[in-house]
Amino acid sequence: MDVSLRPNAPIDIWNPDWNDPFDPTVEAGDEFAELVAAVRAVQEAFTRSRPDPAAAAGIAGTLRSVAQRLEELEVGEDDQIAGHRWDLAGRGQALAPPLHIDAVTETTARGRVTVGRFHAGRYAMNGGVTPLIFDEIMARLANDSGRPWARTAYLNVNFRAPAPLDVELRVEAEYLRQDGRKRFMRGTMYHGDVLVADADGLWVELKPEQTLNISEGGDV
Ligand SMILES: CCCCCCCCCCCCCC(=O)SCCNC(=O)CCNC(=O)[C@H](O)C(C)(C)COP(=O)(O)OP(=O)(O)OC[C@H]1O[C@@H](n2cnc3c(N)ncnc32)[C@H](O)[C@@H]1OP(=O)(O)O
Repeated sequence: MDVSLRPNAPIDIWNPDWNDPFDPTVEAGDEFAELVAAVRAVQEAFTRSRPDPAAAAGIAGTLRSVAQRLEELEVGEDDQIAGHRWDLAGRGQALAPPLHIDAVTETTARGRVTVGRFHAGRYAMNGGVTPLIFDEIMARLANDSGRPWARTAYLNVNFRAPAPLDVELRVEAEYLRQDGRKRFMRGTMYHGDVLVADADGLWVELKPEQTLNISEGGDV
């Protein structure tokens, strides 16, 4: 993964090693992983805090200077690291719930996620976060095993029980069937033996004239 440590190095959106089991440890010297962890720590600590006005003003100033420093390092979307580190939870995208994908086969994917108050509604996972997690693991399976690119057409989520915070949840995806360009997927999320949510999704394979980069002429 040293490619992501070199400034301005091109980064493949698709890592051929992405089927490797996820290694939850942050390797020594993996500065980008440390940075993602730090951003996540800020998000969680901010959510849990109640700063007085003076503290809020001081912290805002500090964060503004951090943002300014990062803006100086801006690159195009294909070259950014966030979202492209397949070995990191949530692909290194700090907003995304930290989903660890443990295994992907041709027809199944398995992962786990623990969310804190940053991703909470009220004392449980926010109802918008659950679909984010399903979209991540189901899209990953839909696009695995050399299949051509497909985008989410629909994702229907059933919330069966409140998903607790600060405990590990198990997330699974299953490739149900294919019908032409349509790929039908199912997802489940468990806390222990309790099914907290399930989802049905359709991914539709992109036609040659549809590109992933819609700002460069794709008609999707
Ligand atoms: C980003 C997360 C990444 C996670 C990691 C994994 C890597 C991912 C990498 C990133 C990847 C990027 C991931 C993202 O960014 S996913 C981002 C969210 N998704 C989108 O932005 C997709 C927006 N929609 C579209 O682009 C088009 O509508 C698509 C391409 C989906 C289909 O439009 P298209 O014009 O091409 O298709 P068609 O109209 O000829 O229809 C074809 C067939 O499909 C059936 N149909 C269509 N829609 C629905 C529906 N809603 N319910 C039921 N059925 C539906 C339709 O009836 C027909 O069936 P049939 O008549 O043939 O039987």
